[in-house]
Amino acid sequence: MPTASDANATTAGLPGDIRRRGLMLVLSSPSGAGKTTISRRMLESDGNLSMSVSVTTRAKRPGEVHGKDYFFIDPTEFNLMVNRRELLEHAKVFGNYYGTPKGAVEEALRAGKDVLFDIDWQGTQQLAESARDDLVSIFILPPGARELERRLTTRAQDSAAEIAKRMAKANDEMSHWSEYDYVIVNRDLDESVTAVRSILQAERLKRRRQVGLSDFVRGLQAGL
Ligand SMILES: Nc1nc2c(ncn2[C@@H]2O[C@H](COP(=O)(O)OP(=O)(O)O)[C@@H](O)[C@H]2O)c(=O)[nH]1
Ligand SMILES: Nc1ncnc2c1ncn2[C@@H]1O[C@H](COP(=O)(O)OP(=O)(O)O)[C@@H](O)[C@H]1O
Repeated sequence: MPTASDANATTAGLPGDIRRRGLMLVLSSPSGAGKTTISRRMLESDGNLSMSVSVTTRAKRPGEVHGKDYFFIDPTEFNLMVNRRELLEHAKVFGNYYGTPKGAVEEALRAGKDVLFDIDWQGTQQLAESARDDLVSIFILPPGARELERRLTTRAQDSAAEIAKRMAKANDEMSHWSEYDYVIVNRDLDESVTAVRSILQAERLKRRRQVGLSDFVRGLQAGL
């Protein structure tokens, strides 16, 4: 993973002309809490944010598009990618395998573009180990257990057995909430999206990410 002082960083996502390295914005939550919905809203309104498209061995859900929601691959191909070290992180979740392809993410960060991830606590731990300075992690909590079950049922994307499996795992997933930089209880969707937007804007302005600041200040001082 290149360092934060990568010379190719650009001004993407910042006012003015200060070069910046891109960041990895991770949303994790128990299944059904709302991370996919929040992600979609974020992508609609932010030109400097792209979604990291994971590989998975899970079966495609109705309406999901290969190459957009996931790259749907078989376990043999998944293991090949792991062995070739083509994945930034990977994990087994609900009996399926998921992972983040390296290439697109590393290219975006170098170009000062931010990347949004919808990954579980295991993947987030791996990114924290390999690229802590690039990582901003947010845990999304549902407002209540019954509301979580209602959302999973209303979403109508999983069988009753699958919903029961995800509810059973929710406790284990939520036990990792304190490992995250930020925590949002997703009561009202608009408020949650506004909160994620605010976190992203603040993180973009962090001094250590604005790798072009010293040039900018020197230019400013030269003009005084
Ligand atoms: N570690 C890791 N987890 C992932 C990745 N992609 C998805 N996940 C997680 O896998 C879990 C199941 O995702 P999915 O099958 O889409 O179900 P959903 O959470 O109900 O939308 C969720 O916790 C996702 O955050 C990935 O690339 N890496
Ligand atoms: N704040 C909210 N209030 C009510 N329903 C919500 C809220 N956020 C998300 N939802 C709904 O809950 C369901 C699960 O959301 P989703 O984004 O698929 O969760 P996840 O990606 O975490 O599994 C979807 O039908 C979504 O429209």
